[in-house]
Amino acid sequence: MEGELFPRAPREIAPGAVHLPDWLGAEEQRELLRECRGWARPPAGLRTVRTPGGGTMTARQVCLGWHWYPYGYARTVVDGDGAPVKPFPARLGELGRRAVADALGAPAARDAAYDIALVNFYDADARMGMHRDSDEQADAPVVSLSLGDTCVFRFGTTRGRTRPWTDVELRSGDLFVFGGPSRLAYHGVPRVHPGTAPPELGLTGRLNVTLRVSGL
Ligand SMILES: O=C(O)CCC(=O)C(=O)O
Ligand SMILES: [Fe+2]
Repeated sequence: MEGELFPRAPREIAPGAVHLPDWLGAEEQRELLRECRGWARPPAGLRTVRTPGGGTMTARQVCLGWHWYPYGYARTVVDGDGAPVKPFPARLGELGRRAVADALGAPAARDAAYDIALVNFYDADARMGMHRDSDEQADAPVVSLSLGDTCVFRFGTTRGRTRPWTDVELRSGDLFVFGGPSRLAYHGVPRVHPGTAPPELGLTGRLNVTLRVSGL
């Protein structure tokens, strides 16, 4: 980020979990945002996710490739408008492999055939509780790209939702990859900092795109 006294350094948060600050340049962020706006349109667009307990998730979501619902995957929006899920663009598969190669090294990326994108939109009050990404049947790393407002991303262990954890600030353009021994670690977003998006991006709020391999 401009104005930073020291550039933020790449950091291994846990074995197999790596934060690469400023991985997407300004133009790549604008392009991904443009695409997210298209994916968010109906049919099979941005929706509020209802959990089986009767609650709602505060981050709104749109899926590509496979539709995620609590707690599984389908080819249609079974808990929404019923439309077929939008296709997973090949470009995102390439982006995912490049991300894994940069974060974990080329061998980790070789066989990762990304086929799911979950796009979460957070307004100022949205959060995501501690959870594992455990509905996939493949152990390829999860690739997470952030756009817009800065958030606190909480990365814990595979043992449970509680401490120890590490709080990482994810800013617009940052990459976070978790695979290997951290693939099933609990993580969440306890807080978004409103008004911190780069003004030139033109986004109010935060978008996070996770790329996954379904194994389905
Ligand atoms: O918004 C984030 O940074 C995390 C999103 C997430 O954990 C998920 O979609 O499963
Ligand atoms: Fe997650």
